[in-house]
Amino acid sequence: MDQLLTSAQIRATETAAMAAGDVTGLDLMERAGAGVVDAVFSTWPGLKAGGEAWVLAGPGNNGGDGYVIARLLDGRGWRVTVFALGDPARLPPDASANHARWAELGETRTLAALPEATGQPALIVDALFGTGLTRDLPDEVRRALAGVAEVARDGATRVVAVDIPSGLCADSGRRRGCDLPADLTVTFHSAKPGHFLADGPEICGALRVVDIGLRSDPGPEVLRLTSAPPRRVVHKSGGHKYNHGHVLVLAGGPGRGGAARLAARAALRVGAGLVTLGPTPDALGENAARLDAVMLAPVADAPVLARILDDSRLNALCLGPGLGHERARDLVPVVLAARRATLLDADALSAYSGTPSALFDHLHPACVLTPHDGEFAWLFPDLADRLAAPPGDGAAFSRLDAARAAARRAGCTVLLKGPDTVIAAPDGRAVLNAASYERAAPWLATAGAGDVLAGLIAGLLARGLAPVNAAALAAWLHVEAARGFGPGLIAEDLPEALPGVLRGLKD
Ligand SMILES: NC(=O)C1=CN([C@@H]2O[C@H](COP(=O)(O)OP(=O)(O)OC[C@H]3O[C@@H](n4cnc5c(N)ncnc54)[C@H](OP(=O)(O)O)[C@@H]3O)[C@@H](O)[C@H]2O)[C@@H](O)CC1
Ligand SMILES: Nc1ncnc2c1ncn2[C@@H]1O[C@H](COP(=O)(O)OP(=O)(O)O)[C@@H](O)[C@H]1O
Ligand SMILES: [K+]
Repeated sequence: MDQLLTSAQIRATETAAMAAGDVTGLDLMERAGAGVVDAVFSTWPGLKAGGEAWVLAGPGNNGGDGYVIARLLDGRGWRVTVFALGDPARLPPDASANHARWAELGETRTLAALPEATGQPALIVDALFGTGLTRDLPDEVRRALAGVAEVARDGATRVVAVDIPSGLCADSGRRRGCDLPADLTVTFHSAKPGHFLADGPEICGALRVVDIGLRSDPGPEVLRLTSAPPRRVVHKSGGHKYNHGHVLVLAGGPGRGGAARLAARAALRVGAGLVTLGPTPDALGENAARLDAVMLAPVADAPVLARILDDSRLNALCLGPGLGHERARDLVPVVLAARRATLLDADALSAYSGTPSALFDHLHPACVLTPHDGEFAWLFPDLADRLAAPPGDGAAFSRLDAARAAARRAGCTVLLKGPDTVIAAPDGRAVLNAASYERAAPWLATAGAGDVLAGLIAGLLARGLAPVNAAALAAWLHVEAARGFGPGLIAEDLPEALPGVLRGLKD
């Protein structure tokens, strides 16, 4: 399942299932605990032989899962010690029932006793806090986790986190005192945004999602992961070149054309019928020497551009890479007045640093903004401040919250770049293109990768995709192209790797 449920959404899903009489909380807890044990043994078959396990059990239902796991491991012949946080008498009902069952089988010590624990466990189960984390971890818990992390640093110990590593915010992936990184995180029903956003992937280790028999339909605003599109979305089924759109990539002056050329080549590779590059007249020659299939049109200034845009077949524009701030401030208003599908990146965004409303006043729903974190902070300083500030009580403000708020304010699609790229539409729809876990693509951290992404989006806009869909699909293709090429990737390789990705799509 590609939907990511927040803490509130998973709680609502669980509550609805129980209210409908489909399942009891105890059933869910048993399935969750059993799912963790199965995932541990399938990930590390060597552990089936048994050994010593420490289970860290918290004061809520995450702790309840921990007591189930303790019992199941005990049943498989493991030597299990539970280290509990909080007064067991105050556990919620299902966790309390599982604590009672465990108490008949084995030992429970307090978390404070952890520093005196000796031995080298083969498995540490982190069941202190899950989706109920509401604030930073207290210092004594942080110290206990850091101590356990020290024990686990010995390569023979595996750490499995139940639902989410304790201290990681399930909604934002931000650390709230998260001092025990996991080797494996096992979550239930669906992954949570925090597994993919911000620090989540680094802390979670590997990620497994276990089906515990819940069903959910959280509505159109639920966050989804990007996924492979059906072949028909990007393959050409006929028509002539003008049926597939014409992109105009505006470029800068002499010596500044590389970024725009990368974008233009990406737009052509992703299937735009025609792509024209528009540099300043004095940069025409050098660009001509580097381009074949991409056409050239000199764009001296705003009036020239306005005349070029009289041709309504130019249906998508790409501005920003290598444009220069002065030229951006000159050309962006003309482009936005033409109300075409428009991709704004790089200089077309940073030119409005300090004066973002001068940009926002002219944006329209067919626009896509693709800021990296720095550009985002220039355009949306208050949102960037909230992302940087220590979180208060409740779920921490996330990159998803930030991108959604930005899209609402700008009135168009915003793609916030990173290994956790969030794409948000002004109506609240959002997609996450996660380059983590098996989709990790660290090679994308290379100069010009963002210019290629801009071109891919512009190309898909020209082909008629809606802005949010064009941005999400381009982000997915971008990561797949990088993964297909692998180490040694430079930005020029991305458009060349694209045909292989497109060929691999299924119906
Ligand atoms: N949903 C599902 O489908 C299923 C969910 N299941 C499991 O339930 C888990 C969610 O359980 P949960 O809601 O009881 O929350 P949990 O994470 O145990 O923590 C709550 C406790 O921690 C406390 N507390 C919070 N922050 C704190 C802090 N910083 N420092 C100190 N204390 C803090 C908080 O106290 P309070 O805020 O009330 O004062 C409360 O006592 C979920 O992750 C999954 O493992 C499965 O069993 C089956 C299906
Ligand atoms: N470590 C990473 N893993 C995955 N993607 C990354 C990583 N670092 C950067 N990227 C991606 O590479 C692109 C970089 O864009 P940008 O910051 O605009 O760089 P440039 O201006 O050099 O083109 C973005 O699409 C971003 O999501
Ligand atoms: K946990």
